[in-house]
Amino acid sequence: MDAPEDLLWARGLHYEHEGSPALLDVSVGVREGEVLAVTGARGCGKSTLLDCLSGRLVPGRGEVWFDGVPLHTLPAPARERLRRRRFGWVGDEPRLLPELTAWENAALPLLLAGRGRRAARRAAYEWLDRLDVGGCARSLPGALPQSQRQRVAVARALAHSPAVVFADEPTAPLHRADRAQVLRALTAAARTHRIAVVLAGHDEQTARVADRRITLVDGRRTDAGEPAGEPAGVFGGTASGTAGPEGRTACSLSV
Ligand SMILES: Nc1ncnc2c1ncn2[C@@H]1O[C@H](COP(=O)(O)OP(=O)(O)OP(=O)(O)O)[C@@H](O)[C@H]1O
Repeated sequence: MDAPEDLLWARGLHYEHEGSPALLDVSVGVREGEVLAVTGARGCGKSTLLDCLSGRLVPGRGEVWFDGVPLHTLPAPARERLRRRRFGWVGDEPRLLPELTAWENAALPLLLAGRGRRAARRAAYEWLDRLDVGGCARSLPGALPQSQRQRVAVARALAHSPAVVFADEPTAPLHRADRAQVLRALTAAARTHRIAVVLAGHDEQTARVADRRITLVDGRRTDAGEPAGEPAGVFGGTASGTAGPEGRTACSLSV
């Protein structure tokens, strides 16, 4: 099921929230630098899948491997360390620390990893610039509109050059006009730096910026590993049972 070149892969994931199943036998893999869209209707299990893949949750059954390391059996402290160093996270709200400026928020993962303040500041400023919020670097989050706070959160997810960024509906707090720009900035930055992105969303815009998509319905994969942009499952294609991560076709947009 997993391809040998996958940086992160999971096999046979099952997860229950308080006895109610959220993931049922889900297998998936993502390569270095690949943008994978996880699509499906509200409540289909997208967040639970990202949580399991990123080591935030441990699956009830199944395996998650990152760069040869079994996340599903790793003791919690080691898992946390690995997550901090190698993963970035963008949620559907910016969740910045209010007492830190935008650049300090973006630099936080680097500072926590022991990087010197000057180097951390330089990296944070570079990412804020790429996300068009360089001018807000010295502002406190409370002084910024939601759309700019979310860009700062994206910069924070990327500034420490993680191997994988998990983005769970990252455009949810943005206006329509801002959504495409933030998605493109996130995916372009990731492609340039060979950062894999696992991007959850329930709209077609999410799938369009990805190299590949998978679709969940009621916790199960219903796609056959379509290239991004090809409708499947809840988006009008045929539901054809559980599928593996095969069927990849690179179709990167020039962003
Ligand atoms: N903490 C929780 N406790 C109980 N049930 C939960 C919890 N989190 C999620 N669920 C349930 O698990 C299922 C999958 O939820 P999940 O959030 O993973 O889906 P989703 O596709 O990300 O939804 P959305 O698009 O609304 O974020 C849903 O039925 C949801 O109600």
